[in-house]
Amino acid sequence: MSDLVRFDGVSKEFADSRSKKVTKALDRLDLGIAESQFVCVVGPSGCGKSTLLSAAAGIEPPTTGKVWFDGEVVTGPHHSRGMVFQDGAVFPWLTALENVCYGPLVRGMGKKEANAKAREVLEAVGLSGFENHYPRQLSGGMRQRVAIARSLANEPRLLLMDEPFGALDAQTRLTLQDLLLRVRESYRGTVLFVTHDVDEAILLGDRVVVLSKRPGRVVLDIIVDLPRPRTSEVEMEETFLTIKRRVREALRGGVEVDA
Ligand SMILES: Nc1ncnc2c1ncn2[C@@H]1O[C@H](COP(=O)(O)OP(=O)(O)OP(=O)(O)O)[C@@H](O)[C@H]1O
Repeated sequence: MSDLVRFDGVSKEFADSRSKKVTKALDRLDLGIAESQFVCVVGPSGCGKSTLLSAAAGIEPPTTGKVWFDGEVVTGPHHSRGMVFQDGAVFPWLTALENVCYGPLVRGMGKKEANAKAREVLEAVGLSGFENHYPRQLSGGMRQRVAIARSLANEPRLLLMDEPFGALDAQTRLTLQDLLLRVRESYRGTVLFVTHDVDEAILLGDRVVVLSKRPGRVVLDIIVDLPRPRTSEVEMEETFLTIKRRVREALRGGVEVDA
């Protein structure tokens, strides 16, 4: 089966116009992701994980190499490739429902249909009853649910998630991991999920990709052979622990990691 997403020799350099310093974030990175796969990316701080997502989103074009999506080179953003950031980026002046309706309306869906879609997605993320709340009236975890719902409402073929639970307290994080596992049972799109948390990567992913320290290259690519539906109880299983050991070993090449 051909990959839905393919990073083909992707390098990315950022040049500082004042100091003339060049930072190489990614170095000839190759990675293929099959349709419907949930791939988690871990790696040392600053190794280029966000840059990888931005390249797939079409926000930051590679300096050399190409990102392919569904057989075409990515040249810019598109609603079929949705992004969820760490800080629950939602429009503060719109209610939860309006935030989630926004994408479908922009794409030309009728108001009634968009409303129904938004209500369905908000229910899936556990926010029924909060449709008319503004982001400031919601907790951090609830705002992040709105951000996830907003992306899901666009029915993206590829969902790019950049440490979506990184800013949440430990308990909320566990709740949202569980929520994402449940959402996963109905949303069968492809997911590229960046995290610092090795347990989270193995719990959620079909595959865990470990990047080296900057410039990021793939140092381990491992299948998570644990049946779904999953709950956090899989963290006790031998397969989980074996993968965790291997991921940690791979990470030891780079130091700054919260594993
Ligand atoms: N727009 C930019 N301009 C200049 N340098 C950048 C830019 N974006 C990223 N970088 C640099 O590229 C490197 C990789 O950054 P990136 O954010 O992709 O890493 P990361 O692995 O996501 O980091 P973290 O785990 O800390 O979030 C870093 O050194 C960063 O400072």
